[in-house]
Amino acid sequence: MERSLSMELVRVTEAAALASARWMGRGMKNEADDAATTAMRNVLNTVPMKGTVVIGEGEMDEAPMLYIGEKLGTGVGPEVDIAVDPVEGTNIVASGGWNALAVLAIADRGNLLHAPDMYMDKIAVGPEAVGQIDINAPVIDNLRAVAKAKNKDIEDVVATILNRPRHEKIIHEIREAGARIKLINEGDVAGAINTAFDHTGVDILFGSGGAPEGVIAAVALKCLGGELQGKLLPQSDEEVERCKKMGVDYTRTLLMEDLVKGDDAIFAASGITDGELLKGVQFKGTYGTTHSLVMRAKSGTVRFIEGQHSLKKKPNLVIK
Ligand SMILES: O=P(O)(O)OC[C@H]1O[C@](O)(COP(=O)(O)O)[C@@H](O)[C@@H]1O
Repeated sequence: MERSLSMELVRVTEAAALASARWMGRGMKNEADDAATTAMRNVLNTVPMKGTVVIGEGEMDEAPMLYIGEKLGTGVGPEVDIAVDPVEGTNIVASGGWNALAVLAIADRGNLLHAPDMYMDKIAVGPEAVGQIDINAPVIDNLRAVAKAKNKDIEDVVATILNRPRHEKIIHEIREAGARIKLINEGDVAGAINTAFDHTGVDILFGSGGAPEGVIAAVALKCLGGELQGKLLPQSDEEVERCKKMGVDYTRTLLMEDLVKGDDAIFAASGITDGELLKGVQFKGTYGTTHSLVMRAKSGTVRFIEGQHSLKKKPNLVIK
């Protein structure tokens, strides 16, 4: 994949962030999601690539846009798998909360896990603790391993986890171990990525969230030299059947190479609302400012990009 694709992908997440940020705090998560999805799809179709959505807004019969299997791009360029989440944290946008992102990942065709839309148990760390975690080990062992790898006391380790009743036991175990916790209400993609940046104050992500989000976060962590391990958690016979149909073994531990093969992958995200890593969209007069992160696994380059967008010259960026 050409390195110039990175900048093309930032245009895509910027457009999605600008579109959905208009809905911030308005209590309408579907409208925020629709605006971002439309913007993302429009701009993706201008990117020089032959893309196929493998993680998107749903199956063809349930999502009009960015559905699984949809072909995107100009049709000229590399053949790639595309994973999209136009609004990662729809409730966050609706409530004007913390850490909503527009995210996108691409990899060579066939290299992203076609994750079924169900829960996935996850554990994630940044580069310093790579190779030290094990999703099948007790929580305390993982906390000790991260503390050792980062040369910290366990009391200094901060775990992040979605604040859900299903996580009561893990939360109790983390507290018992003496580590501290940053509970998040939504958005475990940001939670996973934050483990790779010291200034976010987060060392490890635990707990279950969406499997598609797990694959997207794995691409980000591959670019950052971090690690995510996952285990699918089907909740019903129907979900077990779905795994079988898709040829995914839900009993297996999914390692980085299972989630995203090779290193020809690119991840891009733009902040919709403010977060530890990226600021959200700011509107002033005829300008919109975006803050984005784009990374390429092959080169390991991580770029933070601030964009000033003239909404007068590009009125299609203002989807109200
Ligand atoms: O809210 P649940 O059911 O615990 O699901 C957790 C998943 O939902 C999210 O918090 C937000 O997902 P949406 O953007 O689809 O609302 C994800 O980051 C996370 O993986």
